[in-house]
Amino acid sequence: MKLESRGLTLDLNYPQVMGILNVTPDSFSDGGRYRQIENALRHANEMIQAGATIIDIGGESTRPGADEVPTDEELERVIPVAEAIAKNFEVWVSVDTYKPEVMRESHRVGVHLINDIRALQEPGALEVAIESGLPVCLMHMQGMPRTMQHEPQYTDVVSEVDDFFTEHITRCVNAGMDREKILLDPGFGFGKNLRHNYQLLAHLSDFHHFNLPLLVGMSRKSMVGQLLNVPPDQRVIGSIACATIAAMQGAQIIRVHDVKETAEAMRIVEATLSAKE
Ligand SMILES: Cn1cnc2c(O)nc(N)nc21
Repeated sequence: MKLESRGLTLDLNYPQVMGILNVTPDSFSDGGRYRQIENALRHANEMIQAGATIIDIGGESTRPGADEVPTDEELERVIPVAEAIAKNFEVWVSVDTYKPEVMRESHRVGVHLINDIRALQEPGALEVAIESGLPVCLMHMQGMPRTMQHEPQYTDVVSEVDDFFTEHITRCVNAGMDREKILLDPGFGFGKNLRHNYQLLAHLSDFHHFNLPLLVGMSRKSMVGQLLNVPPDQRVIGSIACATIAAMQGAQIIRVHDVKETAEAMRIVEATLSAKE
């Protein structure tokens, strides 16, 4: 399986590591705007050297309880960094946004992939995504970041996420999107409790029937923290375990903070999966 965008090809027969680049104020708090871009470029370069083939840039925190960011503020945070990375590095640039205006500007400055936690449900987002021709990750979320972790409920989380994928693939294709531009993501931690998260991880390979790339993000999340009772910066080993379990089930893109460690673990997964054939 391969993914194409703007002349770049991603070989999805091997698990690809997506490095997280938050450009929210708390992530690069020291210094002004220029310093922020400089620091973001340095961090992006470190992740690329460590093995990331995609850099995911986010200007609005998606953590449970996070507040929304005004569009012009998100544009100011994200677009200069996305443009600089697309210009300076031979790497896939992804933008984590649900706002159509941010998607449009991202496309204008050379971004390769749209990562939408709201699965193109915001008014205007689907039309802009189709117009851009960019691949789009449709992620499942129950509720909204501000309230999604207040008692999430499912009858059967795996089949409900599966139904969500069917519904939104159909909606996007009917609106004119090429089906092969769609990626799917079960949205670990987005309106899921601990058990829901591990049911999704345990059944991840069930989603391959769509024959679309699976993108997963479990890095440093509470599904690791609640088991190990450690703060986010001590969840690397647990995150690597999650990434390995997902990649062993054929997840094609793993979204992480700790790129070097994950990329090394993916080498072990590749060696194991290729020995299966
Ligand atoms: C922005 N963001 C935070 N967590 C994520 C996840 O698990 N998947 C995707 N696609 N984006 C995420």
